[in-house]
Amino acid sequence: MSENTQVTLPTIAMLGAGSMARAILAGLLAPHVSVEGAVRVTNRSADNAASFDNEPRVQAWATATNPEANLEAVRGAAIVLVAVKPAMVPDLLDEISPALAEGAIVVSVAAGVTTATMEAHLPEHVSVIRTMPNTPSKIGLGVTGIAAGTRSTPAQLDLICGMFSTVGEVIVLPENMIDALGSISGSGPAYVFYFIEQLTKVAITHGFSAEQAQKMVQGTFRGAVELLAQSGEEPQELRRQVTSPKGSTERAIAVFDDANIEAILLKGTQAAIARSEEMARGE
Ligand SMILES: NC(=O)C1=CN([C@@H]2O[C@H](COP(=O)(O)OP(=O)(O)OC[C@H]3O[C@@H](n4cnc5c(N)ncnc54)[C@H](OP(=O)(O)O)[C@@H]3O)[C@@H](O)[C@H]2O)C=CC1
Ligand SMILES: O=C(O)[C@@H]1CCC=N1
Repeated sequence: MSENTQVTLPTIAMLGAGSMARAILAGLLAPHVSVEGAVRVTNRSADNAASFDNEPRVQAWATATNPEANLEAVRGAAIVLVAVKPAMVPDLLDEISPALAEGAIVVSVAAGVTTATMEAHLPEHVSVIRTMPNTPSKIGLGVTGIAAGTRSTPAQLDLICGMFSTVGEVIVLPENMIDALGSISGSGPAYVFYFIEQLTKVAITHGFSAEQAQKMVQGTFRGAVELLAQSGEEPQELRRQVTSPKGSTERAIAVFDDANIEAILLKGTQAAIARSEEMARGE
């Protein structure tokens, strides 16, 4: 992504302005992005909708106070981002179908929900694109997997790639790889935070205060990732530079190798993929 490239996007409606949609919205409100009109967003609760009261670039509706909220938000929108929980997607698409503009693109971020399911719940004139973003989109460092539906054109795919490029990296994939991508980069920020939490607990067990533990663990993750980004070196080489022969790091890595961390990560990601497949079946 280039922060300096000005991007212009047509009218956008976001249905379900929760964690994921708000992360994308933060990117869309960046200075290098201009969206036609206010970005329209919907929530269920009035409190959530009210959180946008001081943001003139966003127009918010709540279904709790306006049962027509989703219909009003999508009317005339060129891009409709669907960001409610996966199980709610089919009903939401049925609800908005009558109000969708001719040629609108419905873009889903919902885990598991296939383009076939979405297309079956939308009129023929509406295209579908399936995505799997992640929450670092909020600071422009997201990774989004994108798969075309059967009715989307290359130009529509380009437009949606451009939209997600405003919040980070984009990877276009065949749809059968989206769940696997979700198990790596979609869920991945949670894995990273989980490792940070675990290492912080370990530091406290070694006798450090919570404040000291936080400083050393977060500083180390941040420093290591930034070193990786800035050095252009492979992670293996950067690890070698830390792991002195016959030194202390070598002993720690040997313990991790014995525990077969790779196999544990494979098992975890397979469990995430299996859950996405369950969600695709509406379970
Ligand atoms: N969180 C993540 O890291 C990622 C999430 N996703 C996908 O994003 C989607 C949303 O997840 P997430 O953001 O975590 O969930 P959240 O619960 O944070 O957000 C869901 C939002 O949907 C709103 N909502 C519920 N029903 C309706 C409705 N009928 N009309 C309008 N809005 C409605 C809720 O409003 P209210 O709170 O007022 O009830 C809430 O703001 C899921 O499909 C998930 O698979 C994909 C990639 C990563
Ligand atoms: O946990 C979930 O289902 C969603 C999809 C990837 C990240 N969050």
